Amino acid sequence: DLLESNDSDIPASIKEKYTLTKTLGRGACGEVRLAFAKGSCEKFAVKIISKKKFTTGGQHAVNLSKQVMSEVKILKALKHPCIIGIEDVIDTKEVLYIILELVEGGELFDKVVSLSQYDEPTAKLLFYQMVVACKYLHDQGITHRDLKPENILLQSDEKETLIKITDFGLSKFVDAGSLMKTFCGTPTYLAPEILVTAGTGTYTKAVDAWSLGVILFICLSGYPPFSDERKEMDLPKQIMGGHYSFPKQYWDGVSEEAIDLIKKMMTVDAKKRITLADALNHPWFKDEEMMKKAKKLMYPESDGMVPPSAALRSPKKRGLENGSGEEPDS
Ligand SMILES: c1ccc2c(c1)[nH]c1[nH]cn[n+]12
Repeated sequence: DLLESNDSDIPASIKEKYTLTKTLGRGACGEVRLAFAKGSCEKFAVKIISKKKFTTGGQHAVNLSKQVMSEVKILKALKHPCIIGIEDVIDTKEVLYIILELVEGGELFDKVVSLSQYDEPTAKLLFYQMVVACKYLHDQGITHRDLKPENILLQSDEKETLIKITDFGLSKFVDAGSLMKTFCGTPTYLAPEILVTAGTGTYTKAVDAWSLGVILFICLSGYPPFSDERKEMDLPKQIMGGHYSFPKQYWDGVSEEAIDLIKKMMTVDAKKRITLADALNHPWFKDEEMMKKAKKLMYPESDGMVPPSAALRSPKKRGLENGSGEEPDS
């Protein structure tokens, strides 16, 4: 269709390395197409970002692309099993091509819709990965800013699968216009402080904890905590006031711990909101079964290995440890 970037304007720098085929999806920043690397035939997802959307004027394009490139260098250095890998970036005058890891399980969003809602154990397994992945981004100094089920991809069609967070970090380049886009879109996942400061405030990592809380709410209930169906109160007001609830007919089967974690993540006051580090220590995640499954999904090569036991430790060190030097009780 007309919107399709017709293949004649794909630069040689891409064409010599990749064959672009069908469109996988269309995001806010541009479209994502399936690509095959020439030679290896390895499959990738290519995010095509037209810079026009990013720049307010001509000259900005130059230094903006320098910024984007330095940011992309940081993103390329990221390596985590639950973060979509960036293979390559090809920057041209008009368009930025980001070659990304391909996953075949589609978006969490579509899965929640098709399942209507997740059973709690599966929701816990997937959500644990999201928190671990987002904490990794925070530890690398990156705030996602736009966490939503559309940006959480699934590695496979299995219910218990690896999740992959995508579209992180780049959103900081959206100029005022796109900040307006943030306000144009439905703020379903938007943290209250972004609405209160009307976007002028400084983003902190806490915004990601809020969005994750909204995602968990949806995974466990199948519907969003705030909706614009409510006539008496518009969406921003519901969010800024933290006007959400857990009606029995949808939440009866959900554990108190899960609801407690949602409340701690969806705390309006960003300063009082739970951090991701503390979220990982929440009682809801104290679940051997889930942790074992998560570890197996994230680090399959480690599957079946057992941690070294004390007995394997060198005698010298052991002597020091318990002083007497006799065999420690195994
Ligand atoms: C960013 C946006 C969409 C993506 C993606 C990276 N990787 C992948 N695999 C299937 N869709 N898709």
